[in-house]
Amino acid sequence: MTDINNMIEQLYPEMVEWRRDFHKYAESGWVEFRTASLVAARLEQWGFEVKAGEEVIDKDSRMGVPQEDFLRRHEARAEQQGADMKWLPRFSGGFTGVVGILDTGRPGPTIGYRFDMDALDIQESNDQDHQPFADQFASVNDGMMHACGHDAHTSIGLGLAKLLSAIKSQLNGRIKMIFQPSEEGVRGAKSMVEAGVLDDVDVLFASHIGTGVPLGEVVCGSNGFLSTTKMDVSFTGVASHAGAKPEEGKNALLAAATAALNLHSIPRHSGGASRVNVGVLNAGSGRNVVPASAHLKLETRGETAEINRFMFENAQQVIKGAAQMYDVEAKIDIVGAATSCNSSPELAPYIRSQAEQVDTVKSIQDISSFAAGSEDATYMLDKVKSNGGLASYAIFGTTLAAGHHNEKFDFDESVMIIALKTLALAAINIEQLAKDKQILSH
Ligand SMILES: O=C(O)C[C@H](NC(=O)Cc1c[nH]c2ccccc12)C(=O)O
Repeated sequence: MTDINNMIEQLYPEMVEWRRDFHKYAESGWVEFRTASLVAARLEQWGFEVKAGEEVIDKDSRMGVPQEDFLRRHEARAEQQGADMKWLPRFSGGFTGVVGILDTGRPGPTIGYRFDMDALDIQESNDQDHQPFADQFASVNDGMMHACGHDAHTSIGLGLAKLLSAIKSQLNGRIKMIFQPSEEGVRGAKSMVEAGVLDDVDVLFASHIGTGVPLGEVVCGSNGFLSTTKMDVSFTGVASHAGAKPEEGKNALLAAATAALNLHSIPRHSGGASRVNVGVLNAGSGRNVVPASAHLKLETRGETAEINRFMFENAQQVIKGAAQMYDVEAKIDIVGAATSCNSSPELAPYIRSQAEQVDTVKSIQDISSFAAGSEDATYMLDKVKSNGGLASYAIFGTTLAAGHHNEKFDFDESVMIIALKTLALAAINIEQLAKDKQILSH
C-alpha cells in the first residue's frame, strides 16, 4: 500500500498534466481523434495489447455519428493539434474507441474498466473567474468543452493503466482498459458492446466524478439510471407564398409545433418514472413563406426499458399523427439510446473495502439511487451481468465550481487520486472477490 501510495503521488502531477491537455483540446462525440490516438500510443508504450477503431467499434451500432465532412475536418484538426500519427488513421471515419489489454499470464478473472473520453457541445467560458481559462487550459476547440469531467475520466484511466502495468507482477488474470467515445447523447457504448468488447469481462468497473457527490465521498454502486431514446425528427412540407397562395403550402412548422405540444401530453406510467423533452425546435425559412421544413430534437426516458418503450412508441404515434394532420412527411432518426441497469449488489461491499483504504475518503455509500439521468455504460453493465459477471457504476465525489454541462464547469482535481487508488486496489485485491464470488475466468 505504501508503495502504491508513493507511485500514485508520483503519477499525480502527470495525471493533472494529461487532464489539462485533454481539457484544452476538448473533442466531442465521434471526433475524439487526438484523445484516442494519445491514449492508444501510451497504452502501447506501457505494454498493453492495443485494439483500436473498427476492432472495438461496431460500425452499424454507432448512433448520432456526425456528417462525413465534419469527421474529416476534425481528423485534420487533430493532426494539427498533436495527435499520434501512428494511431490516428485507425480512427478515421469516426471509430474513436480504444481497448488496452494487460495479460498477467496468471489465472484469474478479466477485470474491465470503462472510461469515456468525449466533450460536450458547449462554448467554454472565457471569464477570468473560470480557472481553466485563467490558467490557460480552456478549450481551444470552438463549441467543444469538457464540462462533465470526461477529461478526468480519461486521465484516471491512463494513470490506472500506467500503474497497473508497473505492478503487473502483483496482479492476476487480465486487465481490460476500455476507452469509450461519445457518451454524451448516449451514442457510443452500444457499438463497443456489439463489437464484443465486453464478452470476456468478468468484473466491470464504470465510474464518474462529481454528479453532486462531495469530495471525499464514494458511491460504490450508482443505480437509477433511466432508459432513454434520443430522436431527431425532420418534417418536410411544401413552401408557398404566404399572401398569394397560402392554400398551396403544407406547413411543417405547425406539424412540429403540434408534435411538440402533444409529445408533452403523453400520459405518465403507473410502473415508474417517465420523461419526455423536446429540447430543440427549428422551423421555417422566412416571414412570408409557408414553412416547408421543421426539425425537432427530443428524448424519452423511463425507469425501466419497458416504460421508455411506452414513451417512445407514444412519441412515434404523436409525431406521425401531427404529420398527417398537416399532410407533411415526418422522418424519425434514432440518434442515441441507453438502457436502465442496476449495479451488482454483491460488488458494492468489495468496492467499499477498497475505498476504506484510501486515506482521503471520508464517507462511503454502498448503493445510491439518486442518478435520475442516463448513462450508456448501462449497456456494458447489462452485458457483463447477463454473462454471469459482476458490474458496478461508482461515483467519486468532488467539489464543483459550477454544475455539469455548464460553461464554467470545473472540479477539484484531487478526486483523481481517490479514483485511481480505489480502482487500482480493486485490481490488486481481486483474488479476494474471485474467491468469495467464485468468478471464473473465461
Ligand atoms: O442522456 C444523456 O445524454 C446522458 C446524460 N448523462 C449524464 O448527464 C450523466 C449523469 C447521469 N446522472 C447525472 C447526475 C448529475 C450529473 C450528471 C449525470 C443525461 O442524462 O442527460
